[in-house]
Amino acid sequence: MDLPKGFYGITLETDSIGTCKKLLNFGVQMIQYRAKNLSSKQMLNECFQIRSLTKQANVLMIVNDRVDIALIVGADGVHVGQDDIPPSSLRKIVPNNFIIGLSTHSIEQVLSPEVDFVDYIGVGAIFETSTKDTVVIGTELAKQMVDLSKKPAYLIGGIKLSNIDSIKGIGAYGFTSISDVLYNDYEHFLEMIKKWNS
Ligand SMILES: Cc1ncc(COP(=O)(O)OP(=O)(O)O)c(N)n1
Ligand SMILES: Cc1nc(C(=O)O)sc1CCOP(=O)(O)O
Ligand SMILES: [Mg+2]
Repeated sequence: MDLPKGFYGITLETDSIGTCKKLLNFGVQMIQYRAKNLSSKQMLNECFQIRSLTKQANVLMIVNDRVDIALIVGADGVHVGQDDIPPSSLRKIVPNNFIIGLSTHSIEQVLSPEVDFVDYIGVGAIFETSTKDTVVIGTELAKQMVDLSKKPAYLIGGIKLSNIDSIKGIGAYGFTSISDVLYNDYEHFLEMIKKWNS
């Protein structure tokens, strides 16, 4: 399955199953499981449930950080950060067509040879966010990164209905938003998608 253009969903750790179901009801085509404070056993248990739900809906499932869990549950891919196992090493153990995503926060990271081993990059944090303690790069640097990237780029970090107009000009392949999508309703999500596509 091709990577979906536009929105890429990410679950909320406090209710991974509920937020996965919410994203599926919204019609999202790719969902990342992201939990930073659960035990491996808890994560595995939730990932089995999310694999079953996403499989039924024919939706791509990506696991954040943990390639071992992604492989055990039969997920479609893994998303790694700059301090996780590098994509070139991951490629040695994952099946053909396994999706690998990599977070980037600078031009240097976008131009790194590691990007040759991934299917997409995350570019952020575009705006301030309370979801994660991370560096804010702003829209100008994000545009330069997207322009230089050889791979599809998803924007991330503090993206809301109220600021989505200001990121459309970046020309990214897609975007993700955790809190603004998951703390609001379907109408809010639809408005966001409408603005992104306008
Ligand atoms: C699409 C996407 N982009 C970036 C991230 C951030 O990943 P990472 O740097 O590994 O940070 P954590 O999410 O693990 O806190 C992402 N998850 N998804
Ligand atoms: C998980 C994550 N990664 C980021 C990065 O910059 O790589 S920003 C971020 C948080 C995104 O959550 P929200 O949409 O609620 O701001
Ligand atoms: Mg990570």
